[in-house]
Amino acid sequence: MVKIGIIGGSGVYGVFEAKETVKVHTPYGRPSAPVEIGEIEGVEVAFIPRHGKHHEFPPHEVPYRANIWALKELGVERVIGVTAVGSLREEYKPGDIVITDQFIDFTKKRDYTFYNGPKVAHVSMADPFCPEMRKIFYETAKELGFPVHERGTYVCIEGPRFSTRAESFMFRQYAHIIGMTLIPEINLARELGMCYANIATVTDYDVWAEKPVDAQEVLKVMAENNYKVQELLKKAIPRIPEERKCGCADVLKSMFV
Ligand SMILES: CSC[C@H]1O[C@H](OP(=O)(O)O)[C@H](O)[C@@H]1O
Ligand SMILES: Nc1ncnc2[nH]cnc12
Repeated sequence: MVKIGIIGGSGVYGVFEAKETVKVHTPYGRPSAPVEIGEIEGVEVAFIPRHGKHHEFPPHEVPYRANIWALKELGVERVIGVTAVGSLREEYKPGDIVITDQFIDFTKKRDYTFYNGPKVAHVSMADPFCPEMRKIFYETAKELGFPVHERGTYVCIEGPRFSTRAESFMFRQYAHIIGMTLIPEINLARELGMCYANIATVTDYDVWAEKPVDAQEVLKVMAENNYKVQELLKKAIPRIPEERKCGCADVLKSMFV
């Protein structure tokens, strides 16, 4: 069974050559694209392009529930979300990698849960990212000589528009990076007892800085830095232990009322 799933974001391509493509139907519809199964350094991995094969799903329309459900159905226990983010701080520079450790949710109308009743769940989110995977990704990125931040708070906005300057100045007081897709991907993975780690690549200084961000710039910088994500995945994935000792699945014990 494939135990590791990657959800690739804007500008992430060629993570591996697919050996098999699986069309999964879920109670929440189809995932963004058929799930590709392949190997990274001998480890079996499933891959879903978050925005679809041709970037046809904007961030507020990504079928997040179907994506996570499909990975779970295939046996995935650990999800790696790859994202492009704007920087809210001078020291988080374009091209840097961030191993996100917290988030603030500024989205507005997404499907946040698998439990809309009659089964009710309140999942713990105090420390939502998998500590085992975070450590491996941080140490591996350092070893590879990539500029990497061990921590970062990701503010997730609804999109698809970028922020106003006033919003950006506000977010900057509480968070380090900004994007549109972490939520509800991480919530949903956690509700199914899966581990979640986020590898964020900084693509721009958000609009608090001199030059307002645009989508073309994000895609260009992401393409330029795609090799870092690929190298990192290649070296780090074989280091992820098969057996989980992180406790991420323990939330299942206490989340139902
Ligand atoms: C292409 S500009 C904005 C777009 O880029 C990021 O995508 P992802 O997180 O999937 O890499 C951002 O969240 C927006 O969806
Ligand atoms: N500045 C920004 N704001 C929101 N999402 C982004 N994705 C990449 N850069 C971004």
